[in-house]
Amino acid sequence: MFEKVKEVCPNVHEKIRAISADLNQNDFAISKEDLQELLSNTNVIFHCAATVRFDDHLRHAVQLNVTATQQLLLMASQMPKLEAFIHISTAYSNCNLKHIDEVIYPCPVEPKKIIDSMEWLDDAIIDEITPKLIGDQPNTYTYTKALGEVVVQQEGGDLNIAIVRPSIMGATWQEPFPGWVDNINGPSGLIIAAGKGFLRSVRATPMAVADLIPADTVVNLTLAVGWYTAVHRPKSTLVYHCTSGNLNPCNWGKMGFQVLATFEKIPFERAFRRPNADFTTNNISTHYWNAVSHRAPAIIYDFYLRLTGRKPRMTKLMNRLLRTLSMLEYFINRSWEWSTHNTEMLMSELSPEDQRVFNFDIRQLNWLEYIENYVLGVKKYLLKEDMAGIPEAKQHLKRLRNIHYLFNTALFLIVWRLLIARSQVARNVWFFIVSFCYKFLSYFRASSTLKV
Ligand SMILES: CCCCCCCCCCCCCCCCCCCCCCCCCC(=O)SCCNC(=O)CCNC(=O)[C@H](O)C(C)(C)COP(=O)(O)OP(=O)(O)OC[C@H]1O[C@@H](n2cnc3c(N)ncnc32)[C@H](O)[C@@H]1OP(=O)(O)O
Ligand SMILES: NC(=O)C1=CN([C@@H]2O[C@H](COP(=O)(O)OP(=O)(O)OC[C@H]3O[C@@H](n4cnc5c(N)ncnc54)[C@H](OP(=O)(O)O)[C@@H]3O)[C@@H](O)[C@H]2O)C=CC1
Repeated sequence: MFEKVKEVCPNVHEKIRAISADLNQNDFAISKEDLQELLSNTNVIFHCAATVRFDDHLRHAVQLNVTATQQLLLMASQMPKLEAFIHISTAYSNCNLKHIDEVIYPCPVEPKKIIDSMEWLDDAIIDEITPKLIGDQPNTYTYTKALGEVVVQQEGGDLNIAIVRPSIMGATWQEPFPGWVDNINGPSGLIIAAGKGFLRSVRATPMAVADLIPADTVVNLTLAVGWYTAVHRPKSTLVYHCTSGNLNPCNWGKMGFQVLATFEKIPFERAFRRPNADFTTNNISTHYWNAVSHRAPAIIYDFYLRLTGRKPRMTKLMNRLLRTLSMLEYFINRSWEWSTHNTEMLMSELSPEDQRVFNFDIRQLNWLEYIENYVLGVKKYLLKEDMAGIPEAKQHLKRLRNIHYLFNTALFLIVWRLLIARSQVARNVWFFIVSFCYKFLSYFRASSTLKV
């Protein structure tokens, strides 16, 4: 990841100093000396830290995504040299709307009230009121990210603030090289599950827009926003959508197809089954395929593990995968429209050279190439698999295919044998097929003897 920057700038490590901080603590538990240095020398803040878990407890999500943002703004207001405060939110902070503009939307309950109530309500009551509080938001993550934006607006004071809202972040497109990824969030986890053969079906709308955005595009836009906010000092807080859907749309169908096609060329090692997944679009087919393609093979495999004296683990893993799928479903069965006027304005403000260096023009992205590099990146950087292992991985898939055929044939024969034993109709059909084959073979033999 850092090889390229080390080549360009060998003393890069001297320019960076990591500071330990914990958003759960007062003053973030930053040491006195570090705090002093931050207060007197900071020029730009990029506030990225957050909890991104969809299932986080509301108290924790509020602490990290709302209260900590409030405290950071307070700290920022004591920094005399601060030029810009860039807050990273998410394009889904208002996913209860279909069309989302680059504005901060009000929340039904004021963030301050939510922060206060988290201090005295106990966990059981919070659990009970969470669904009512989050309303038509899908989870505590998007809900608290929306609250965080309102806090930024209300408590930003005189600071120069901007908000960047990326959609679903994926592997890098160009920098430092294509396909880098270190995170199993979003599509990466599902790519692993599909490539290893665990994931067989996903409840998704193939025509819905897959609003992925490469991580380096988000970084480039964020840096450019930092520059624009510090130099041009817009009068109000500008929101920038970092999304792909309205400029270069790709849908889940095309993405899933390309992911599967890439597995043919670049298979993952030691797959559980051959990668072969499909989309389901209604409840009945989802339940059916979950039972047949996810739960049943897991139970059979765990039975085999037990028989061979090993600890069963597949059912647990499968349950976890199904839970993850159920949490992602909301996002892969809907499309949103995000306006990108501010992002386009920013692009036009950059010099041609800066447009090249800080490229965030998503129209230039070739999805098929990007997805192939993404799958390759998942294999190399997440699964840490060696490219030299590809021939062996292909051999393994061939073996799995043969086992699959063998299993299907055996299953067919058993079912057929049972049918013949119990049903006169099945016996008649069987007799008809056998006698037909016999006659066909006799005719074939007779005609070949005549020719000789
Ligand atoms: C026609 C063809 C058809 C073909 C069809 C076929 C398809 C074929 C292919 C399919 C591809 C195409 C479709 C793609 C669809 C994608 C949808 C994406 C939508 C995303 C929307 C996002 C919108 C919002 C955007 C934002 O703004 S969102 C910000 C992003 N937020 C998220 O995306 C969080 C979500 N997830 C969670 O909220 C938690 O994941 C949760 C779910 C609670 C589970 O939670 P849990 O089960 O606990 O599992 P984990 O905690 O995840 O961990 C699990 C274990 O992995 C470990 N591990 C974590 N890292 C790493 C790491 N590097 N390296 C190694 N290990 C790691 C961790 O240690 C733990 O190991 P362990 O400790 O067990 O040993
Ligand atoms: N991934 C995505 O698809 C999208 C992400 N975003 C936003 O981008 C930002 C980064 O997300 P992403 O990189 O995906 O998520 P990660 O979980 O990888 O990053 C979250 C960051 O927050 C830090 N952090 C978490 N808890 C604490 C804490 N208690 N104290 C101090 N630091 C903490 C983590 O530090 P450490 O590494 O030390 O744990 C980590 O650096 C978030 O604001 C998220 O909302 C927006 C849209 C899409």
